[in-house]
Amino acid sequence: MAPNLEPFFKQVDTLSESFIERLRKAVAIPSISAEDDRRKDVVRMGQFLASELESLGAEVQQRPLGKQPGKEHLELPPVVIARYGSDVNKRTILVYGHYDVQPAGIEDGWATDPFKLTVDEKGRMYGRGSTDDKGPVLGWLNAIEAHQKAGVDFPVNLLCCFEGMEEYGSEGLDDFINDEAQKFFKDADAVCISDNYWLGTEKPCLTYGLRGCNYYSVAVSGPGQDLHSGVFGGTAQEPMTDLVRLLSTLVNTDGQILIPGINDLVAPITEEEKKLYAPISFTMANLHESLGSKTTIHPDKERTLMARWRFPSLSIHGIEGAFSAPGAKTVIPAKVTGKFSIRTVPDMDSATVTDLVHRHLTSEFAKLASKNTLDVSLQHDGKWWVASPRHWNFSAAAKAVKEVFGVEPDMTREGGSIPVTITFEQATGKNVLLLPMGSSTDAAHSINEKLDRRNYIEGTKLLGAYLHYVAEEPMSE
Ligand SMILES: C[C@H](N)C(=O)N[C@@H](Cc1c[nH]cn1)C(=O)O
Ligand SMILES: [Zn+2]
Ligand SMILES: [Zn+2]
Repeated sequence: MAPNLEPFFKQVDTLSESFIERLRKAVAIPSISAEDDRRKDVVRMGQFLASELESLGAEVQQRPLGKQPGKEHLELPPVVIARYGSDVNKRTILVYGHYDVQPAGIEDGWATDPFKLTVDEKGRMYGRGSTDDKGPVLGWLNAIEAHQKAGVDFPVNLLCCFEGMEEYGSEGLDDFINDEAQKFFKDADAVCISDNYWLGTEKPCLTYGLRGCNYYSVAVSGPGQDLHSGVFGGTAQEPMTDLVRLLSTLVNTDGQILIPGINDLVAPITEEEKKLYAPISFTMANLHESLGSKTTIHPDKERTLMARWRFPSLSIHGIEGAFSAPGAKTVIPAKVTGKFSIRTVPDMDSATVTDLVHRHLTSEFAKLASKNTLDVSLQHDGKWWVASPRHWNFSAAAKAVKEVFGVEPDMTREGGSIPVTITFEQATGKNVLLLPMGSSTDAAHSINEKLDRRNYIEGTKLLGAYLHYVAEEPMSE
């Protein structure tokens, strides 16, 4: 029998303003994991989550992860783990999310202060972390509160695992999950992660695959310090000149990776797989809308979705040490470090990819016959993941989508990466479902990141409804 979700849904609507206040408080904490001097704010954000969970009656622990590898002066932020309910007659669902965010500054071009939640007349709630991943994490807390205030029995036991280093490669978390799989997480019957996005703006989706991410630094250094280009230009070999030439050998304008051997690692397309793309509700217009331009590589939806989901891509992110401010500083930087990443897919092996990257950059650098010094390193890697969506965890979520949004969800893969997904799957041996809250226009990682009020409030209903359907779903697989 379908659960009666009306009292819970009504309560979510009643509490919607206080849920937005909760998000406002969370966005105000600049928990940027990549910036050392923001580490105290990441820790503060973990404390905020822990205290919100405690006030909802959950048993909470903040577990230390030790020193940050390579930056031993810094403690990693704690993992916030919590248990809400311990009824042996109920299923136990483990939910994961992250409370750290990508860097953001008004000088990057934000229209509003990135750490002040700003809601416009269309209900777009702007702020760093609103969609990635503070809104979805708070969605679980909101669902607990709405059950309590509506007097509706919470349908499952909930285990939470919220980390503070996801945007920096989930440092330290794999070992923690493996250690706790048969301890704190041992009762989990299934896992749910809300940390990705719908394909468009109207139709929810359930996600069964992710690309992996190998993140590299390529440093070129020469002079002992930055130089005056009038005094030294034409007399010293310049690191930036070498680096720009190296970066240009990685990828072309149409996104083809130029590193020999990389594309040979990709699993061939099967006939069965080709049929998956046509029924997906996605148009090139959707892509143009979320991109904010028509500068797309592929002409049609099938090739675009394949490029995002099942082929690797290489993106060049920036150059540390380079002059990048407005104005016309005539400097020769002494050391510049290019940052690029490769999104990986089945069957790419991380160590093989790294070996090919090293060989390629070393050989291209040799061709320059430069007296400068090259240093290539892997900053972090996270594996791709593809699972079976034929599991009660997915059928429960599909019913919840139908109940809240009135449509059948699309079954999607995600171009982004959530490195711990496969760790949860392997360590617990349980099915993992990705159940996104945000939409394709949310601009995660970009300027003007936002979460629509509708996605947050209906998304809170979705997370709660999923827990009810999961409680009732018969076992399969
Ligand atoms: C999809 C998820 N919300 C996300 O943004 N993941 C990051 C993970 C990552 C990998 N390296 C650094 N961060 C992403 O896909 O970039
Ligand atoms: Zn992210
Ligand atoms: Zn995220």
